[in-house]
Formats: sequence, structure tokens, C-alpha cells
Amino acid sequence: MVRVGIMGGTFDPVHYGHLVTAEAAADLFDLSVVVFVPSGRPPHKQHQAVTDPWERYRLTELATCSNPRFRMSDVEVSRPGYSYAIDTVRAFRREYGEQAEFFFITGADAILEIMTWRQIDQLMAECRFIAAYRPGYDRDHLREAVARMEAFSGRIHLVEVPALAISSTDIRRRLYQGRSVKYLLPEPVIHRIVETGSYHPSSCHRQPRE
Ligand SMILES: Nc1ncnc2c1ncn2[C@@H]1O[C@H](COP(=O)(O)OP(=O)(O)OP(=O)(O)O)[C@@H](O)[C@H]1O
Ligand SMILES: O=C(O)c1ccc[n+]([C@@H]2O[C@H](COP(=O)([O-])O)[C@@H](O)[C@H]2O)c1
Repeated sequence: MVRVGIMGGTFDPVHYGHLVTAEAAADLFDLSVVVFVPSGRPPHKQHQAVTDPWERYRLTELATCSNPRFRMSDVEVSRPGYSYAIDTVRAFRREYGEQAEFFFITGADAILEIMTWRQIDQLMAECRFIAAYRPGYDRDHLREAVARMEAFSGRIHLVEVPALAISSTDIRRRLYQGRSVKYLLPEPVIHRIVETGSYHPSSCHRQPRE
């Protein structure tokens, strides 16, 4: 039976926190592949400017191509409208077949909001969740929150990942300020960001959400 990790995110831009989390999940859950799925239009970032989807896709591709277990999917960037996980998992079900087991990989913060996700009952029936948290995170609070989700709690696995205090928000801020982002994300990604100027304040790659 094929075990597939689904690493969804805005990836604006992708960084080592995402890569370490995906690798840790693959390792612990014996996943055959982890598919990175950059969001087309993130449903929960409607009022936020986000870099062009295909540019985020390209950067994520550069970051993942050297790992034989990592794959890319353009299912969300190609789909019009907001990117809901349930639509993505259903597309994967059609692609990988009934026997495949899906593990949606997210950060612990996202798990705390999971009950607001679209068609959460159907989503939980289709896939399990791997919720990554970092050392120092309030694990008891997270465990209690997951336990309160009752029927779903057996479908959510909490996993500690190495402490990488990296966020895309911090990287974007550094780039705007012309500061170094070395060692926060892979070199080929940095090269492309510099080449295209995507994260320069005047960049045409950043699109305000309506
Ligand atoms: N440093 C990190 N370590 C572990 N998981 C992370 C880290 N950063 C992000 N994640 C998780 O990866 C997934 C995709 O994250 P996302 O693309 O929103 O990155 P982000 O750095 O949180 O972005 P932003 O700062 O713009 O909100 C989410 O589930 C998020 O919780
Ligand atoms: O399907 C939903 O309703 C939904 C609501 C919020 C977030 N998500 C997914 O959660 C993943 C992490 O989102 P982000 O933008 O915080 O990186 C990404 O794959 C999103 O599509 C999905």
C-alpha cells in the first residue's frame, strides 16, 4: 500500500522549516513520497498579498528537486478559486487509487484551526494528519486541544520536529530590508529570488487579494 504525505502550504517562499518537517514526517511514518502542494489562493489568507502562485511553485520545485522522496503537484495552482484541502485530497485519491493512505502534513498552529476547514468530516475520513510542533511548544495544550476533537483525535498524529525558528513572514521582511537570508532557505531558491526580484517591495509578483 502506498503511503503518501501531502505537504500543503502557501510557501511564500519555501524554507528549511518546511523541508525538515516533510523529511521528518516521511521518516517517522514511512511515507513513500511527500508531495508539496503550493496553494493557488489560500482560503485563510484572503486579505493578504501573496506572491504569484506559479512563482511560489517554481521556488518550491527548486527546493525539493534534490530529494528523491519529494514530489511537486500543481493541482492547487492550476485550479481556479480558493484552494481547499478536500478538493486536493480528492484529486490525489483519483490519481493514487483507493488503496493509497494519505497523511496531510501541517504545523501545530494549523491543526488548532482544523475544525474551520472546509468539509472537515469528509477530509478526516480521507486522510490522517501529521501535526508538527517544535521543541518548546506547549505540547500538553496541543494534546488537550486534539483530544477535544473527539472523533478526529485518532486521526491526528503529533510529531516533534527540530527547532527551526524560520517563517516565510520573517524571510519576506528580511528581503524587503535587503538583509541576508542565507541558511534559512536553499541556495538555488535564494538565487532565483535575487534574479527575479520577486520579494522586492515594488515587485509585480505580489498580488493583492480582492
Ligand atoms: N519552521 C517551521 N517548522 C515546521 N513547520 C513549519 C515551519 N514553518 C511553517 N511550517 C508549516 O508548514 C506549512 C506551510 O506553511 P506556510 O507556507 O504558511 O509557511 P510559514 O512560514 O508559516 O508562512 P507565513 O509566515 O507566511 O505564515 C504550515 O502547516 C506551517 O504550519
Ligand atoms: O481546506 C481548507 O479549508 C483549508 C483552510 C486553511 C488552510 N488549508 C491548508 O492548510 C495548508 C497550510 O496553509 P498555510 O497557507 O498556512 O501554509 C495549505 O495546504 C492550505 O491549503 C486548508
